[in-house]
Amino acid sequence: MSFEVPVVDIAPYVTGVGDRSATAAAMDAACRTVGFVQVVGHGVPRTASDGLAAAMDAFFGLPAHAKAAVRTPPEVNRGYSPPKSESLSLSLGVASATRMNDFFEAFNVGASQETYPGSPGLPLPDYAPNTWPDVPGFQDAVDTWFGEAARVARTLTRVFADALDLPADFFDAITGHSLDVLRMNNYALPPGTVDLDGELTGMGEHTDYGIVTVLWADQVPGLQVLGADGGWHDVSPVDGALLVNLGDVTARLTNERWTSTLHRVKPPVVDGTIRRRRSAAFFHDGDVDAVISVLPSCVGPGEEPRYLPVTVGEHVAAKLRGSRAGVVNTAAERDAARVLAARG
Ligand SMILES: O=C(O)CCC(=O)C(=O)O
Ligand SMILES: [Fe+2]
Repeated sequence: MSFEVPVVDIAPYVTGVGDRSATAAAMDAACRTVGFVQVVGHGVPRTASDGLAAAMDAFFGLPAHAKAAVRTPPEVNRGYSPPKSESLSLSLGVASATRMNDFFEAFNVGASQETYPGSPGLPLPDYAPNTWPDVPGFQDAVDTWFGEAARVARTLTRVFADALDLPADFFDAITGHSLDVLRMNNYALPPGTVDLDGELTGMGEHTDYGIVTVLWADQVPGLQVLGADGGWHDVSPVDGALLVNLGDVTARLTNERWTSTLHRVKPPVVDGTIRRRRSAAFFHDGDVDAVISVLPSCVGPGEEPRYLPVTVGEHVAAKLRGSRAGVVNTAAERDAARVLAARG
């Protein structure tokens, strides 16, 4: 069965010119069926993604001890995360045989208390300050990308509001001090450091946690998305597109009219070496204290809400306890069942 990630042009929402209703309808169709979208017309200049990629290359190319200097405790979702220190499948309650064995390394930055001066008293560690490595130009390039990705994410929530027939400012009420995190991922291990015969997981299967994720990825294969047919499908972005996927908060809001699609990363091994792959996921999760309840308009006649209300903070914390601290998340039965039903 052929599997395609639909391309949606959001230019009418970025430039103010063009047919917004066609964009919203295309978004609704993509979110109902696949839950992953290739977004074009986003207006992010090529210099911003080139700058991000160069900054990531410079950081991940540092010796291990220099990267370890910007490590943080598991409960602080900032700084460096070395290979095999996380296990994404534990975020949805699936204990993998290779516990804490995802081989990606990552560097995380996020919105801090200072990002939102109008919302005093935001809790730590959710809005923790960033730690920056001593790499010339790194912070500038990453800050530039963070700003562009945040703009795209907020534009997408405007498209979502129209696609779901909600007031245009619906998402503004739950994203005034959104938990936003950029995770830069590097999938590479030096030759000889891994047993290439074992089950190798770049990043274990998971759903993202929040409202929407804006994902920049290079075109090296490895990202796989679980289709409605129960199979895993390779996905890489067309030139200039950003991948966009929905997180659990949106699945909850919409009572799964739109899904938070399961995905994982398995980069190819060529001549006994993992082919290096890079990505950067911007997570737009919503306000830590926003209560997420199923939208009445998404519950059809004779249907029931599939989820109880939860705050964004409670939901994200349970997920992170799984992925970063190794505590199996038992509150994600619906997601875990989907993984176990998948083939391969
Ligand atoms: O590397 C990728 O393409 C996906 C990364 C991802 O799913 C994540 O960081 O949540
Ligand atoms: Fe993800």
